[in-house]
Amino acid sequence: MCKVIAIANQKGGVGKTTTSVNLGIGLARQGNKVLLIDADPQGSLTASLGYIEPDDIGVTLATIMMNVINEEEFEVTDGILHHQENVDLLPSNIELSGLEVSMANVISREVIMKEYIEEIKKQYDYILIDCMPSLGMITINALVSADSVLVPVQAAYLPVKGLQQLIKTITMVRKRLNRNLKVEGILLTMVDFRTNFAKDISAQVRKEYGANINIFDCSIPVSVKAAETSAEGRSIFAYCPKGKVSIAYEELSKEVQAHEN
Ligand SMILES: Nc1ncnc2c1ncn2[C@@H]1O[C@H](COP(=O)(O)OP(=O)(O)OP(=O)(O)O)[C@@H](O)[C@H]1O
Repeated sequence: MCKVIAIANQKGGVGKTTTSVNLGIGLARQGNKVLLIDADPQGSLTASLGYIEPDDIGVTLATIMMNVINEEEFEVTDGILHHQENVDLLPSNIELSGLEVSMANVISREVIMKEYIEEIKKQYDYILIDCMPSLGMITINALVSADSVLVPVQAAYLPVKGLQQLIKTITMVRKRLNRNLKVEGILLTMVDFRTNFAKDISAQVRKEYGANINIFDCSIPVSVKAAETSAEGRSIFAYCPKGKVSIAYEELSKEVQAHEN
């Protein structure tokens, strides 16, 4: 059984891509077959895995979704790239923005990505979708395709307001489009454990949401190594295997798998 997890927060720069890469590779290191889907036209996930010019890639998520819309025949594995750390990637680039705009008049536009994922999921244990920082149609497609949503929250600003908007969208999707959608959990990222501010944010998130939503036990520390790894084309496990961020993402991978049990 494959589990599909959307990694979403409409706030930018909170660690969605970093979490997609390192949770994905963390799960692969623990014996799972993993597909990462870049659902952000910025192509940050694609670039983070070493494809530094996403706009030069021919077949992307946009191509696949266009094929579904036009009911064109295609191989379900078209466009999938293999990364040396044992994960697969369906890349994205700027074409996804154009697609999002042109979907306005498409019938059943919320379920286009799901139609594809239902086919490809037979080949994987986990599919992680790195969402863009907006709650537009591509993100809705990701939420409709997913079994659960993992929400990274940067522990450096007051996140309560932004989270309410996301939770509203999740509730709407659950009501109208995907009754089985769960919240995998809120993950605190870029936590500076030396400061009281980080502790305050953490306490605030737990107080505000902890009664209804899982807050992951592990949180991701702030670290220059984590910031550097985005430009390296590999995971934190390859770049800084003994560092605290590596240990945190290994813990997160275990926690996510424990949810299945
Ligand atoms: N634990 C960390 N410590 C320090 N820097 C980090 C950490 N995690 C991520 N970063 C850096 O913070 C920036 C934002 O991270 P990331 O790209 O993962 O966020 P995002 O939510 O995917 O952004 P966007 O909304 O633009 O897609 C990046 O430069 C990344 O390298």
